[in-house]
Amino acid sequence: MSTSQELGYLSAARYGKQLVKVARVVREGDQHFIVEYVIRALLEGDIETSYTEADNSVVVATDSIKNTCNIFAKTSPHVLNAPVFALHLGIHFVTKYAHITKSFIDIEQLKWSRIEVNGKPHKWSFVRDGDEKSLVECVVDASAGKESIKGELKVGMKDLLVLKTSGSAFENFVRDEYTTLGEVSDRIFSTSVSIQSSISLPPNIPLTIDNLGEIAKELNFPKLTGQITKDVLETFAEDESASVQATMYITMQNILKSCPAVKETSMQLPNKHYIPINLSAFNLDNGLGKDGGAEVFHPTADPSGYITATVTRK
Ligand SMILES: O=c1[nH]c(=O)c2[nH]c(=O)[nH]c2[nH]1
Repeated sequence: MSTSQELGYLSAARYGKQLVKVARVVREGDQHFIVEYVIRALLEGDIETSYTEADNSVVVATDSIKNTCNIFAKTSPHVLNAPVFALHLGIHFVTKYAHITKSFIDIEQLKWSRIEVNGKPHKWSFVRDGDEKSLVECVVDASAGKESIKGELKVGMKDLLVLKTSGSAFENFVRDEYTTLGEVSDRIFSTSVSIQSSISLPPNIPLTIDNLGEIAKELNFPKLTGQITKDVLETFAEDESASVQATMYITMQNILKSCPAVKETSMQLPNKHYIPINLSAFNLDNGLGKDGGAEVFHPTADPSGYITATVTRK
């Protein structure tokens, strides 16, 4: 029920279902494939009255949104290709419902890698060989009309845990009365990589469900995401890191170099500190000096540094 004396107006509204967990098996003869997704599907459009006038006639129930995710997991020819599957779902919501003008589809993909037996990929057995999740963030915008749909697509990952025991320094930072940290030319660097890259969708291919196969072929997402992961890991390993900031910047430059479809990349890196333990009370030298060489560390969960940046193609 609305009150006669409203002091505010509805300035933003978006709703849908999150944590829609679905796994899909695809069988090609006895060669099986599996994806496991956690989906968030949110909608915008002419839905104000559902908030302001208790008018549910404009509400596509979040239960129906969840059902749509499950139905598409069964019927979409793109279900194994998360970015294209997200576009498929996103285009569906804005074309199926006249009053829905924008959809926001986020997919987190859990890792199932094929098990190798005697050096041969097994037909239907998989292993969770890493905590990292592949991410897709997709916005489908039909607010300029259902015939001229625009899309924004980001691919990325999170929870990719890495550590190097050398090739990382941190020196020449601000020293003042608040500083206790010593300079180090050699330290452990560990972080959990979160990264999102914005992808240019092919400008010459209208964003329709019928064109998704062509878009998938042009962008080759498995190759693209594989290249981004390779750039992240190889830059982390190879860079003589002056800081988390400097290494993440080089990583994002390398991605722009190797992936022409990437317009922009953002990263968020916690600096998971490994603190050398002072063992001098036990007459043990644990290499606490500036040049590193410590062998025993206290891995600290918190606090952690938290370094973020975005690099945009010129
Ligand atoms: O790579 C680093 N960047 C910082 O900004 C910072 N601050 C800090 O205490 N250690 C580090 N390391």
